[in-house]
Amino acid sequence: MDNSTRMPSQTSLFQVYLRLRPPIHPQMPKQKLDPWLIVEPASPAASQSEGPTKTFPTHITLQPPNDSRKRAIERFGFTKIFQEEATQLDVFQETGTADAIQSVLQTGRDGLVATLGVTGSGKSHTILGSKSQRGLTQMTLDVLFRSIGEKIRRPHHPDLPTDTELLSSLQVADPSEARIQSATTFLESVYGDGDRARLSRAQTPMSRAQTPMMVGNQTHKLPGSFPCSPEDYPSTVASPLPLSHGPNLSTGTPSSIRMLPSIPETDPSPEKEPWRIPSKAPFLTRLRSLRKSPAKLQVVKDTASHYVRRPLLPRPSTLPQYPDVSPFSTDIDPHAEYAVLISMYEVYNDRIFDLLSNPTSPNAPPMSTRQGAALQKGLLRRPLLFKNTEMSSDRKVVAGLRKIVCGSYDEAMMVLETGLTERRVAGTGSNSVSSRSHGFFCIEVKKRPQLQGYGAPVVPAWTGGTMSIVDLAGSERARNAKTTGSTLAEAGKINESLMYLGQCLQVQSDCQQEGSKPIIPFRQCKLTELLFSNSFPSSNHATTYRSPQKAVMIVTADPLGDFNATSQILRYSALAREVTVPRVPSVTSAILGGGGQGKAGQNGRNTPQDLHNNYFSAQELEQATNEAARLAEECHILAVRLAEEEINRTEAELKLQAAEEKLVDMEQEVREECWSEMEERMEEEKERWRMAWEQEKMRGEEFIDGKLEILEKTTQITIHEDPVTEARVEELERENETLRAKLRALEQEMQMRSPSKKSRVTAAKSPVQGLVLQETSNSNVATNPFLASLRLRDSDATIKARTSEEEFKVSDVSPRKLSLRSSSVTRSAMEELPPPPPPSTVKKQRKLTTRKWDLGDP
Ligand SMILES: Nc1ncnc2c1ncn2[C@@H]1O[C@H](COP(=O)(O)OP(=O)(O)OP(=O)(O)O)[C@@H](O)[C@H]1O
Repeated sequence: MDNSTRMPSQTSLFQVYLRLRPPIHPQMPKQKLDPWLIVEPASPAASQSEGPTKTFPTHITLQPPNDSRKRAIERFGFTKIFQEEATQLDVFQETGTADAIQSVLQTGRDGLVATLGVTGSGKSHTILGSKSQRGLTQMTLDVLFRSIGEKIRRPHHPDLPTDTELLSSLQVADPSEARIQSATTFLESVYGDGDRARLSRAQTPMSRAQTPMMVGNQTHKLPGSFPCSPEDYPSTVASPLPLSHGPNLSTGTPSSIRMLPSIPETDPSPEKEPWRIPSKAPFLTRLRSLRKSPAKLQVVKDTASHYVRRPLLPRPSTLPQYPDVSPFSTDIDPHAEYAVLISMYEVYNDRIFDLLSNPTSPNAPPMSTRQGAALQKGLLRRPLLFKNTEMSSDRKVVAGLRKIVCGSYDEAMMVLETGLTERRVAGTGSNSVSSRSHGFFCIEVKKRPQLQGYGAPVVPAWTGGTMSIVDLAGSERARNAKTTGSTLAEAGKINESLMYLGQCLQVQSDCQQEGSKPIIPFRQCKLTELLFSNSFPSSNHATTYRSPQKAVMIVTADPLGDFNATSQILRYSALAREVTVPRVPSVTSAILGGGGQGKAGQNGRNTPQDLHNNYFSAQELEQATNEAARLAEECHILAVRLAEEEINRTEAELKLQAAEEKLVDMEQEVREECWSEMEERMEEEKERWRMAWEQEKMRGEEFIDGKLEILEKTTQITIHEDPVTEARVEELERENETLRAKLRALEQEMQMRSPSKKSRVTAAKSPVQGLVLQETSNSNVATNPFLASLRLRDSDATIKARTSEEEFKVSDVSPRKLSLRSSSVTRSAMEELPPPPPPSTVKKQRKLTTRKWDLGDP
């Protein structure tokens, strides 16, 4: 294949570079001997243009690992390929990141650098570096602040009050409804309060791993250690550099290339680390207490070595200072002033979350509570919208981000480190510190003409561009990564978004090869929208024209990693692709070139030459040859088809895998939905039961009320009846008394008339006694003979008494038992007596009393 015809176009939306990761364990003999990724040497033309020392190849060949199937060999073209020994500086320099920074500074054109690859292939290493090497983000920040130098406007200065004009003017010029804050205020809000620092999700692992192996001539060092002598630096650093312990204090920017002191971590004495940020008391007090307490620092060191985040203020001097990027400083407008704003966000499950909006507040609930735990997980973080705003009608922006105005590289580093502690990372089977979200680190450079004096009438507005550096989450196969549960669901989302990104890149690559204008389907997910929406010139001509961003995609690959996953990524990201099907050795050539010399072989079989010599004519041989050629051709066609099928199969397998992961995702969603529906139904059912119970209760109460009413009525009757009865009793008693008085008068009269009848009258003197006897007689007379005789005597006396002129009999003092036989008295008494209470009322009363007792029982 001719390289020149297949070289990727320089006008693509993304320049695509390939970076190969060095092996973690240097000895891997089998795979080393049998590599499936072969880098083609750089073409002579490229070598010439690059100069004698640095040449970068542009093509690789993927040779499927040896198995029984004859799979197609694929060849991919990239803008440049960085082999295993390429340094961070090589990548920074050769990907044109420095040029992109220059464009941002000078023309305000946006720049974007992103990494794409299988999990563990070195994306985060490239973007964020490791504990000993800086990544593209840190190098970009360093170049920016070095280039701007004294022209930087900072909101806080050690000797001056807060520059509120700067913050308010930046706020006014911001089109994204951002919340602009100074770095000092932001850092104070995060680290000023120990409790808040603890509440942040700072206990999750760091987003960067330690470098397992230095490439090139770097020595292998212990994790977390720093190069401490000039020999530790690679040959790209030409000469020993002057030592400096930190940035220039007056400006806050580094005055020279900084090399770390030899023992910065174990001996953090103030003299050796004189850096400070232009800030006020609480922040510095905390910092000083940190320095005074080696124990605390030891804790920091220990936790860091276990990938546990430090809830303490990051110290720029302990962060890697290598590689040195001082040669890349660029010219700026000397009559302008600049401001640098940093914002960070992540795309997680297709939603955008601010990494600098500390979700915790001083009143946050403790971690032990459910709400506190939810807070830690970041569940309460509010997703942001990617939308058009009033000031950005032609271009979508992430609205509502927190943007931090940084006055120096050190401030920017502390903000970056703080934001990284909020990023989602997790340990998987493929990578111990795997990014679970797509991280976007945006550096906005604002510029405006410098005011020539305080009398200037109009303050010019800020303009500028943004340099975005993106660390994408890696695609992964669930089987390899051994992910489960929510991590598996995350992987599903990651793979889905990367699939959409792959589609966009593939469209770009196809259009490049066909020479047509690409229509990129970038609105399928947040990730592709964020990456591609700035790739096109401004659509609104009424506003100022904006050039499309300068975009670079660095594809990372591990040549000793998973062939299928890597080939899939390369297939859609490469700018050029070619498939070659391995040819089956031709039968014809075998026959014609047969080496037999007319003798049967040792196994007793004849060679074709023997047959030709002995049995076949030339014509027959010709026919056989033609037939063999035809069959060979057929075989070849079949082999091509088979290879195509193999590729299709691999693609289908990957799609299936993506679908499976999506299915897992969907299953989880469905489960959650079912659960919530069930909960809803349970609630409804509970409510229904509660209502029914209420109704039943009301009915019961009504019933009781009814009963009580009846009871009350009957009680009223009784109450009404009693006074009447008593009145009657009194009346009858009075009558009784009257009668007794009459009786006594009669007795006296009788005594006066006939003394012989005295004894008889005496016998009848006590009618009450007689009455008592008569009363008891009813019940006892039958059983008691004494009472029976008494009764006889009494009845005799009564009979005798009847013989008097007025004969009467009182049978009882009780109104009920009182019976007056005297015709006159009986008549009048009967007339005056109320009718006796019907027996049923008493009975009913007794019954009700019983019922009342029944109802009273709950
Ligand atoms: N060029 C390199 N030189 C030295 N070490 C490297 C290089 N690239 C990657 N590594 C190391 O490989 C390991 C995995 O790298 P890294 O975490 O950057 O992978 P990743 O692609 O970001 O993975 P993920 O997508 O899961 O986040 C780390 O230990 C990292 O330091």
